[in-house]
Amino acid sequence: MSLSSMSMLMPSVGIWEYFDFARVLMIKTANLVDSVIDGLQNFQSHNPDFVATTTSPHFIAIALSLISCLILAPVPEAATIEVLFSYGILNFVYLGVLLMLQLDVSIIIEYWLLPNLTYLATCVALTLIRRLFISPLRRFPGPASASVSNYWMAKELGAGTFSKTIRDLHRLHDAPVIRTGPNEVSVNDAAAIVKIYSGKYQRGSFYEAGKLRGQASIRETRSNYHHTIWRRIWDKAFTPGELKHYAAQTENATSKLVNSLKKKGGEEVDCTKVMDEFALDLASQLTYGEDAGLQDGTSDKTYLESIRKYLSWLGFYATLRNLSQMLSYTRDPEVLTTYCSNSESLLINRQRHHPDSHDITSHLLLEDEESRRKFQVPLQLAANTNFSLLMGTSVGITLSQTFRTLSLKKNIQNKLFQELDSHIKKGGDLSTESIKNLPYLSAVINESLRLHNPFTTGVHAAIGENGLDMGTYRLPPHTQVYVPTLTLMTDEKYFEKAEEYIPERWTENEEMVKDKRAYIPFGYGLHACAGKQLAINELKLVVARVVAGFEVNGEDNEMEWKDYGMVQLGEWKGRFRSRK
Ligand code: HEM
Repeated sequence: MSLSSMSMLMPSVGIWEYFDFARVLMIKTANLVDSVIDGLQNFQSHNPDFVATTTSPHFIAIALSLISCLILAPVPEAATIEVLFSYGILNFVYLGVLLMLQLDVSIIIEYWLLPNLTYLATCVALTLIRRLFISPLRRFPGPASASVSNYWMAKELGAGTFSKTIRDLHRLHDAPVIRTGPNEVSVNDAAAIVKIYSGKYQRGSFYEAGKLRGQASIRETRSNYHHTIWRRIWDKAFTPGELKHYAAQTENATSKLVNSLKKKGGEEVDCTKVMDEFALDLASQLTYGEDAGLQDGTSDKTYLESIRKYLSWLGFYATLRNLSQMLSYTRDPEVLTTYCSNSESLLINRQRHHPDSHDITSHLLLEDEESRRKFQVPLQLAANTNFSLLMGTSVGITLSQTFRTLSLKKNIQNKLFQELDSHIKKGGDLSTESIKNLPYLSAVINESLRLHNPFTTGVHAAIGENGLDMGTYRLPPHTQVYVPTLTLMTDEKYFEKAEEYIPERWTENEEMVKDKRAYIPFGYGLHACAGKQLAINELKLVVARVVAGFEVNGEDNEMEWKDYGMVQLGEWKGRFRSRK
């Protein structure tokens, strides 16, 4: 049967319509293969030995893998789906041609299956050789497994050990740059911050996986165009007028917290749980106009657990960019839907029951005055309100760690209490406005944000077209990079007695901060925290009211913590005994 008559037999409706392109390609390729075979036979009769080697299917597969690797190597972030699709369609066409030629199964195995395996094995080998021996990043120290695959980093992030491991590696090698992935480095250098995160820098590929149900929040978007518009919308939610409004709600919520601690009468409480629930309820109140019902037990008890699971899952997949790209074409995994469903029901509730509520969502619903654009409802809006809630919970992490530290460092707790006490005696009250300039309280919060920061891993960016030249080291264009916050903010180069909690470094002992550039608790540049002032107000208010009202004591055990992009704390039992 001729090729053209075979093609006539193929149905031209239904599923075959999708393969029309492939069908035409197959016919053309088959004709071409026919004529190439003719030509080769002719050539072979004149050069039998040479032809035997170079026309071997394995030789061709190796040559093709070399070409593919040469083409793909300079592409900064090759799109996995496109690469796989091209490979799949070419293979499909090739297999189709072999089938059309009605070849034996053994020939198909010899000419299709085995060369494919050779092709893939060669690609893997070439990639490993490039990553280990040719990449300009090979000069930087780091675990060997990290230079060949992102799996090393994914494993660390998924297990919550990432930022501690990175800190240990920087210390072990005493190096500002550590290679933590085939194309990824950690840069512990205060001087590099301004260069990496200046202007409209490109966000790292790490954020791609953070898209919830296909939509990114302001932090995850890698489009500077969208970010500029979205940031204007977000900033409207944090004007001084709005902050006053949130302050009143934060004061109410804190009074409730103080009352519930009073009721415990100095008994042991799981401080981590108390602060996590408080922070999530407050974040929900400020985002959706009603609390999440965690403290009064009316909400889903698994809410906090679903956040923890989601962050661990995200940490793992965000690092495996290829895998996360493929996952975006499959059904949302349960860990994601469970995480989203809690805050989505809060959003739906808000829209249904208090659409006029004056909260962060009310701003996110408005359009940007300059571009006349707004968040698309519901998914884009949900991704952003969800993010607001997540950021709100981060305050609880800093609070728990601060109370533990104050319980261990009685001199600091007493000094803070005395400042608050004399403030009250002078006629001051414990409102957000009244305590905002208390120097020792501010110093305590600064020190907590340095040592007890909820975001210890660092912000991921991609180096631009010109690379980054820091004099003593150079990063090539398109390197994925991050400044590891924990390592940086606990580095003796930048802070004297860096591991110690010493609020006085922010007051009378300023020389203990050797380089202020290394203090970036809220990030740096374009994407720096939009809710910074709100977070500081919340932290100051809760710490002031709790320390003014209670003597904080607790277990002297190591507090376990993991970081999945955002820190998650283990249990810490504290006692809050009323001062009187
Ligand atoms: C202790 C508390 C907090 C800390 C340490 C903190 C820190 C940070 C950091 C490090 C970033 C990332 C910067 C980057 O990716 O370049 C960030 C982003 C952000 N934070 Fe906070 N944050 C806190 C609380 C809050 C709160 C309560 C809100 C209020 C909703 C908030 C809103 C945001 C927003 C909207 C962004 C994204 C900014 C952007 O991409 O343009 N944060 N924050």
